[in-house]
Amino acid sequence: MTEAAQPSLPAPPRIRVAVDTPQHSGLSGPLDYLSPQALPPGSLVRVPLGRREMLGIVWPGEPSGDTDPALLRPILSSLDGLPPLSPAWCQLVEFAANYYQRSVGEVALSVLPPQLRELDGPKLKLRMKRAAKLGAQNSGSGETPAPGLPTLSPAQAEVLAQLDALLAAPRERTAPPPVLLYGVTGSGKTEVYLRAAEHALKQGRQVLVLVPEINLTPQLEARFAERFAGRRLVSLHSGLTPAQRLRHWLSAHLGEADLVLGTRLAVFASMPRLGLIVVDEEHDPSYKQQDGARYSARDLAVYRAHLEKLPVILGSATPSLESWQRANEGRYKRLALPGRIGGGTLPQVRLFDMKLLPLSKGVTTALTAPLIQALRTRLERKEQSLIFLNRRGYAPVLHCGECNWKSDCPHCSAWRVFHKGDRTLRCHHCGFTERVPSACPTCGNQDIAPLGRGTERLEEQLAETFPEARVARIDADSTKHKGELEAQLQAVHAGEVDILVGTQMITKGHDFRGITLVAAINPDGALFSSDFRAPERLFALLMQAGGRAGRDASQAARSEMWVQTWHPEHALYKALAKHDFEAFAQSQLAERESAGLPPYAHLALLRAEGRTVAAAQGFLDAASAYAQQLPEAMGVLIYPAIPMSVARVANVERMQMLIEAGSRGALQRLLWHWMPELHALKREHKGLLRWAVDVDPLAI
Ligand SMILES: Nc1ncnc2c1ncn2[C@@H]1O[C@H](COP(=O)(O)OP(=O)(O)OP(=O)(O)O)[C@@H](O)[C@H]1O
Ligand SMILES: [Zn+2]
Repeated sequence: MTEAAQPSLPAPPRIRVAVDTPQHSGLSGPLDYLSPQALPPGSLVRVPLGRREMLGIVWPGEPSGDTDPALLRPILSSLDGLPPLSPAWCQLVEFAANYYQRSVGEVALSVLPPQLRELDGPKLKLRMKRAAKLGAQNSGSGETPAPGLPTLSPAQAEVLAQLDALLAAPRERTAPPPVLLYGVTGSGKTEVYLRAAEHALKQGRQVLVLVPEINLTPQLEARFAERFAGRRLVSLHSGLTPAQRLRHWLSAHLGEADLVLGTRLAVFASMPRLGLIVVDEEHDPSYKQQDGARYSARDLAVYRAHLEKLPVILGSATPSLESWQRANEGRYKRLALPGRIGGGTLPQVRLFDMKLLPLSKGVTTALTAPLIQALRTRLERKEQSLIFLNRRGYAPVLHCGECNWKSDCPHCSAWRVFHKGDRTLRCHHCGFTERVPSACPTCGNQDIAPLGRGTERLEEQLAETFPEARVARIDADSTKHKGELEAQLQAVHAGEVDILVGTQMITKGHDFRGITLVAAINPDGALFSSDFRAPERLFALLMQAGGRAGRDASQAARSEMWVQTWHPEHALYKALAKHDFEAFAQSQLAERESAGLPPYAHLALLRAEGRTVAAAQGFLDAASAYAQQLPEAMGVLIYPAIPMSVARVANVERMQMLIEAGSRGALQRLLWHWMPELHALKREHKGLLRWAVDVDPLAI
């Protein structure tokens, strides 16, 4: 609304404010309020909403003007003193909200530190002072000292020369292309991040580094802190206390922190001097948020870099096929580190054919005789081994041989896992836990036995087989308490562990120096999954796992990766044996192209949860019928609703419906016209509990 449109009366001072309105209220955009003073967009304000008082953000753009001025309510206060969030930040949030089909206010408020909601102006000022002081304590001269920097390998030097050209280029007009740093495990990608960061810091810019999981932050933080001793570094992840999170966020927002290191939520960190974004292990599924706004932090990092005309580095030894394909098309710039630091080789992959074993029932298939021999050799040489089994607990199910009872969960379509340590049966979906029964609950048979094996059982078997060895286990159960994971990793690094057993927690990122044998125990499950991304994930996981072996060049030549499989002839394993990511990617991409799957098609999943299957299905069927008559549905495939792979969780039935379009735009246009109607539709479906849309879903 321009001034000219309102001739005589002075326009009431309206502003637009993004508030966290509930999704089902149907209020999806920012709301109009009256403000006694002009407030720049990005300012934080407190506003009334219904009977509540809420934090809001003055949003860029013209107020809607819909509401009758007499009904408009004034804002309650503004948190002045805090510099406004930048227009670019608001744009990033608005893009994310639109793209992932959530309200702007919900996304904006959910990515701010929760404590901001509780503080008034004076209290906030106090916190800001403290955050600034924290910065001052940590900072030295601000100049980067050079503590004996390693000499770059020729490949690193070559990559950095190309990166420097991108980093130095003027950014006024166009954004540099995203860089895909494709470097095998142990090739020194982190050193490249460090040098690129140094470059940006020297230009007076801030650097944002994203890592997939909290448990990878401490070691990366240590490396950055050591390198940039004079700089202010903060972390942002869900493991911080609310007070820490606010302090770190403020430090970034005020431009005091030079480096921000964090998990996916850090992609939304407000950083006024941002000059470089790094996304480490860019292929990792953890970058995708699994509830609320189901955003991909990797994809948003690329968008943010484009928006702010910044360089972004996506690093991986096994890039996502999406990124790989974009590099093939020339939209991303691919820079490669093809060899390991120090010239060490990648571990030799041995595919052990389980069919060669004499067929006998029992637990020995995990520790086959040749694997035991390989482990023994390592013990004798005082080298470390790592055994990877992606299943925690003692056994995935308990079984009665008499009546065939199995330890199913009464609330989920899943087995309850047997945990021997605390003698419980635990459902990994709903958390339902009971003590292990001493006899079969249906027939009273005393002889109930575990079926299959998890990390706990493997640890026990290893300890029995090698009584002299120091065996350790790292998984979600062994690291529940604060500090446990750090202590356990430290023990591995210090050489106090001979055999390490664990889930995928131990396969990623860690720079273990003494491991010469990595074994994967029957990882075949993913080969036959109905999820088309399962092979991609498995390949990445095994490459990562293998990458933990032979990281010390002096031991690399005798390091091995052992895969125990029933399908050694499978193309995936053949490519793995040659460390040939490129061949694997090419064949997967060819398959995806002929099947019309991402990155050649664009998907969304509509999910519904109901008290009954009929309720969930009824809603999805009605949603589908509604969509089919929209003109935007032309050329978009809407599949029939099917149960999710674990259909019932905590007594809730879960269904999903796949939507497939040839282009991102076509998918977005349909969702844009379709999703707002579903709020009304939900009210007509009584047994429906929730629905949600997942754009670019990772797990199908
Ligand atoms: N130029 C160099 N000279 C000597 N050592 C180096 C050099 N660059 C990196 N390193 C060392 O090599 C090891 C492997 O590097 P780094 O951890 O960065 O590899 P990476 O590519 O990130 O591996 P991964 O993908 O497996 O995590 C580290 O211990 C690192 O300190
Ligand atoms: Zn359950």
